[in-house]
Amino acid sequence: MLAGIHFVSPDLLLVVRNIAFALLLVFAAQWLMKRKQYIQACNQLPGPPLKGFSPWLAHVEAYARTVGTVPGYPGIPRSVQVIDDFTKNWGEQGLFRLWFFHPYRLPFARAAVIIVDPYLVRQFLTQKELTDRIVKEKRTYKIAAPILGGSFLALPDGAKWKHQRKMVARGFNQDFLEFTNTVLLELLYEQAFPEIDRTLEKSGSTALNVLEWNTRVTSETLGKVAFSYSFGSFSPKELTTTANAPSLYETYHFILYVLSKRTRSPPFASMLRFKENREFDEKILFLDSVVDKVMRERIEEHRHAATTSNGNKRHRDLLSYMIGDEDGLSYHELRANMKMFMFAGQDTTSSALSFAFGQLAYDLDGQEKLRREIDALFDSLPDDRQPEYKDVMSLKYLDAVARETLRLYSAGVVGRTTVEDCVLKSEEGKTFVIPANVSVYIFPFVNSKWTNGVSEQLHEWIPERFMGDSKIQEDWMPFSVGPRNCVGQPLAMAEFKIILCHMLRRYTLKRSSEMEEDPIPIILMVLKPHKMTIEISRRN
Ligand code: HEM
Repeated sequence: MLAGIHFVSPDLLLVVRNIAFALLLVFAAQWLMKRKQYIQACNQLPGPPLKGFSPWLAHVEAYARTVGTVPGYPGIPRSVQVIDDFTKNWGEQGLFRLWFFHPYRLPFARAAVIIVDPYLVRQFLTQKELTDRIVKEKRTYKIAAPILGGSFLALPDGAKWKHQRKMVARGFNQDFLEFTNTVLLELLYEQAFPEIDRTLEKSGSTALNVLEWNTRVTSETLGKVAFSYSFGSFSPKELTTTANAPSLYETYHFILYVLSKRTRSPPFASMLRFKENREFDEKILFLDSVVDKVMRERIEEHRHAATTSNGNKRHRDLLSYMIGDEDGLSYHELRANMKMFMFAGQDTTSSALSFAFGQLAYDLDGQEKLRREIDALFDSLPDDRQPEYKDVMSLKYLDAVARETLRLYSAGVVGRTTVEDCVLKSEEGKTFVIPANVSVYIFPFVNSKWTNGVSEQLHEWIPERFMGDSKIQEDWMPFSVGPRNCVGQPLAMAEFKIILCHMLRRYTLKRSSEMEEDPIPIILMVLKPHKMTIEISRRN
């Protein structure tokens, strides 16, 4: 080989080297040209100029620094205020562009588009020619891989996602929702309410951290309806506790906090062996061990039931649907989906419930109106019978309260990356071209407040707006729209209504001195109240 090189003339080597260098220059020039075109195309979209912003930090980060962080959460900016302020100033046309990474950092320049007009959101998420041009937002899902990786929520559209979604979707049927009602009645009256009563008696204090209480109720419900498993969230000693993970609630809270911080740090930061990262890894390992334990027990039970029940198989919890018969999911897929459900299915609903408790603690007239409807239902039932699922679902004002709460405080955030140019057209006929390789974010809690000149006091809590026909119903999309909308919506709505119904039947809610005048919504992967402690007292 070396001898071969020896015989190549030095002139030829020089020519080869020069050609390689020239090719490199051509590629670099083409690449830079493409980046320039990308920046120009993104700048065609409405959005703030970069003047006045730090050349390194660009809009999002630089502006976040001006609004500060959420009290008690170092590293977490008041993102909701950032989004609201940008929307107020730049959202008039229905969408706007921000720079994540400054165009001066040419190789890394990266734009984000926020779509605020519900009309454009529907187009973007439902029209096939557009949904074919987008994928789930790459960076966020990569960061969230420790809890979402391998689940169908994180999978790209395709046969694998479709199959898993179909298996899960058939689980959310009438029978399952009635089962949820039964599970909740038992949980509330045998564990969750007695615990409140004991606390009220013992401490003399009437303040309840409803965010924590609701999360324990929703995670316990999810454990039962999805996997027929009790996490023991209301036992004196939670079954899932260890020295490093005092409770499932705290474990999740910490994991979501760290993941949210990681969305704002460079990718390598999560690999450094800081105390926080080590603790994060330990908690993920702990969650994995809980999931494995539940899975082994439940799969064994399922097999046993299948062989001993003369073909009369149990199809009650979600896992049974996913285990399936011939078309069931592999152990790996089941495990990933179960872990994902523990994230997607509890914090979201408990956040909505906590905002509703908070709103009703302020709006005492609304609370009384809702209680009258609930009391009338209980009074109409014979022999102290508890309401069934369909009874609770028939309550009109309760439905309006659920919808209004989710309109203002939808927990879910939708993130996509464009893989090709996407053309959107507003109702007024204005055309927007979102170039390929842009992160697109949709915050349902912003869409439903975007007025487009309509003055409907959209920032205010008015459940009555959902009692009649209104355009607002059309623009209501807290569970997103299109093929990737929330598959768990029926469960979320059922839990929300059943818990609120029984809560108001038994207790009254009032503002507490610890309550923030305007609850600060905080984004820890999902939107939730920063703090929600309210006064609670037993009705006579
Ligand atoms: C109030 C409560 C809830 C809200 C506001 C909510 C909101 C959302 C939103 C906005 C999405 C779309 C995300 C995206 O497109 O990137 C979504 C997806 C999803 N949600 Fe929910 N959710 C709630 C409760 C639940 C519950 C209770 C479950 C299950 C037990 C659940 C399971 C899922 C799953 C699996 C997906 C992914 C669907 C897919 O990609 O095909 N969610 N949710």
